Amino acid sequence: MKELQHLNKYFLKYKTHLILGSIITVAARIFLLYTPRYVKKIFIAIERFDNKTISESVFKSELAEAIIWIICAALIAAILTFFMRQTIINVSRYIEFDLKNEIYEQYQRLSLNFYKKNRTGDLMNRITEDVTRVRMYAGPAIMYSINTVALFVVALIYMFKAAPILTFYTVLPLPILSLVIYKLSREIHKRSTIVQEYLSKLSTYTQESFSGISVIKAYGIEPQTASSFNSLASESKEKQVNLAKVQAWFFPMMILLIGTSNLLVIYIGGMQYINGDIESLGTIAEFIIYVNMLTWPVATVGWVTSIVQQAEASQKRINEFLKIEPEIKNTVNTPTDIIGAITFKNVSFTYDDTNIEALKGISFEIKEGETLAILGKTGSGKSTILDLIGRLYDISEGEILVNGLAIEKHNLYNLRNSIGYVPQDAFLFSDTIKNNIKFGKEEATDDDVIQAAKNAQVHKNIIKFNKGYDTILGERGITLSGGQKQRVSIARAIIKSPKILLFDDCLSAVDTETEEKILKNLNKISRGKTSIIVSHRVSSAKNADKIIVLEDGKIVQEGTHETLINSEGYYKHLYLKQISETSAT
Ligand SMILES: Nc1ncnc2c1ncn2[C@@H]1O[C@H](COP(=O)(O)OP(=O)(O)OP(=O)(O)O)[C@@H](O)[C@H]1O
Repeated sequence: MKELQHLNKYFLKYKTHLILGSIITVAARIFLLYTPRYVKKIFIAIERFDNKTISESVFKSELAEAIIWIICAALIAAILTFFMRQTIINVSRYIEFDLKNEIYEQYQRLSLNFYKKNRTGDLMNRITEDVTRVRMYAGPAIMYSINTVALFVVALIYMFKAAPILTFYTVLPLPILSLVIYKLSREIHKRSTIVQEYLSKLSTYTQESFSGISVIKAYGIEPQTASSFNSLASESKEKQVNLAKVQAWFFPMMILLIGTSNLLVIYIGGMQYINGDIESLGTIAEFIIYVNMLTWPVATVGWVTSIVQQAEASQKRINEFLKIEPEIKNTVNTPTDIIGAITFKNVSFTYDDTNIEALKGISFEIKEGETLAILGKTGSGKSTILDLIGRLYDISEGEILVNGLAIEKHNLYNLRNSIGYVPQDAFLFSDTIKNNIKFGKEEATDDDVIQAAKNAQVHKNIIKFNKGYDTILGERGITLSGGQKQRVSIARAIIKSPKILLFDDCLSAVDTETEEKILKNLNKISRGKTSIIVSHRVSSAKNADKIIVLEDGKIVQEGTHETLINSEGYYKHLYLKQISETSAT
């Protein structure tokens, strides 16, 4: 139960609902227990009428009184049971909501490294299935526990008063019932976890084959894909059948144990009646109702125990994530001013997971409003420089200064808000084009969106779609071409009008003519802003105030377009190659 203590703060938050729910539960059980006692009274009235101890009119009025009590008590118990669920089960839904938000907020706080170390499926499971298991503890488990305790205590008091020895024999098989249900619930849980694993394998496989349907069709491997699906589905079916076998034992076991208890009551009760130890046959009828009333709550003891164990395991997995401290910490609460001057002083950086030293002693300086272009072969460390400016990782050696102040001493959110970043792989959400562009600036007007799209040279493409800016992208909508995606992503970055613009090879999928137009627009937009353009093309770099060339994490060339085309090296080589390609086309 140690892990589940995490939920105490939520129980405290909803204490009023819980206390009210508990009172209602106890009251509901008290009313429910009117039935057996009034059934007994009916039996006694029948016996007395049969013995002619009471007249017909007294008999009728006693009968009517008992029936009215039974109906009223059942009605009141039913209404209270409704409110019992409305209070306690609702609390579990509130806690589920709070816990999901807590986990989601934590996910948002955690750094990129966390996402590299944990698989998406695992992150999803903890916020969905694990939370559902915990909810079963916070709601049904608590409700059934209160219910069982309340019913047991009240029923035992009545039963002892009526017939103590019979009570002893009646409750005798109940712990066995509880144990059997506990064992069964555990086995059911074990097998249903396996079933869940297979279901998630099946859905991952299906999802992947749908996403990659064009590749599957192009290679003509539909039969192989279908046969892999078939074997996965048949394994899944076997696990389901295994589960059904254990589940099938649940109710027969309950019926068997209830039957045994009923027989015991009839046998012991009958003997006691014959011996004159109990006054009326009505007591036997009363006890048979008690047995049937107590069976389900007692069975739930086993079920609840298994729910609590599952919830404990799930909360442990949740707590593991909740306890993680983000590697990138914001240490400054007040916003810091960012105007865009960036300095790298002897910066080295190694990725934790791969141990690759991506940057080795990098130093450069960009003044506010300047443009820096970074070129270099693939894997030379260009994107890493951009990630470090956004503080997606903290460096191991050297210093990065923004406005002359160490990057860690800036307010993290302020720093990131001052950056417009266009990644290498443009990621667009399954939403309208407009919302995808506004993502960088929620309060942007339609005119702002259009202007940003015009500057990114994508406006003309967008208005050709039937629904224009309201066109839905992604799975539910249309698929943009690589170049269109890149340009929507550029529009998203420039609409923010940030102090720092980072373009990570984001013009690779557009033709050189469009590239030229975009660069011209960017030139206008980025006036007064600091820009860094990562590229494989000299055409994207030539107008920059400064160009650096990276190789294997080190700066091997540095200068302007003019100086670099006049000195031997990667840049001149690339320039000549690209010029000859352009003139050949
Ligand atoms: N998230 C990461 N985790 C681990 N290693 C990484 C990560 N990102 C990059 N690397 C490694 O760091 C090195 C530099 O990568 P980086 O992405 O900065 O190169 P790049 O110059 O931008 O390449 P490209 O032009 O292909 O985009 C590479 O060897 C790469 O494998």
